[in-house]
Amino acid sequence: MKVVLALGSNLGRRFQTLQGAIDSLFDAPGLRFVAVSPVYETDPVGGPEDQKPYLNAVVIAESKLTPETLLDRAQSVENAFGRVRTERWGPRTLDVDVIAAGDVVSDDPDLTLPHPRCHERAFVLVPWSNADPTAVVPGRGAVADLLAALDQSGVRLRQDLKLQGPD
Ligand SMILES: Nc1ncnc2c1ncn2[C@@H]1O[C@H](COP(=O)(O)OP(=O)(O)OP(=O)(O)O)[C@@H](O)[C@H]1O
Ligand SMILES: Nc1nc2c(c(=O)[nH]1)N=C(CO)CN2
Repeated sequence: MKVVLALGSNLGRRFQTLQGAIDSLFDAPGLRFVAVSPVYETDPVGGPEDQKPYLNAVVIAESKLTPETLLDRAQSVENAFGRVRTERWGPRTLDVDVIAAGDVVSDDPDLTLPHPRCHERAFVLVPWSNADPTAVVPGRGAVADLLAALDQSGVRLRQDLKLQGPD
């Protein structure tokens, strides 16, 4: 099934962290790279007032892994990049969220699918729609339609930064 992962970083060497995360995600078997979005510089949403801007991107893969295994992989990559969990929505070197796994819908708090806030986050939907213009949020509709209802002014394309597929 097709899986969609969202990456974010607002501390340290943000672009290098995103590229390193992509390489690590595909290091172990079970994920086949399909596409990566452009990189966007985004105003922080939620959390403390004084946070730095994020770099955000979305990566799409074809996977045979269960969604649980995929979340485990995402969390070990976060940990490998030194994410320190402190306050909710606070700054982080790396955040990897599972946005969607095929058309799976689940309200398990440990792994909610699609991601419970993705439909209201321009920092997820803008890169996702760029990587896959026909994308759909299972149960919520076309990403392009959801985006039309959102303020996208805090999401700016970084044309100078280009992520690559895994090596
Ligand atoms: N689709 C999902 N992707 C990633 N984590 C999820 C998902 N659904 C539930 N979770 C759970 O959410 C917990 C907290 O995740 P995390 O610390 O990344 O939140 P956050 O990035 O601060 O905020 P947000 O969830 O709003 O992006 C994780 O331990 C995980 O079990
Ligand atoms: N711009 C932006 N804001 C956020 C982000 C993010 O990746 N980008 N992630 C959050 C928690 O996952 C909270 N706020």
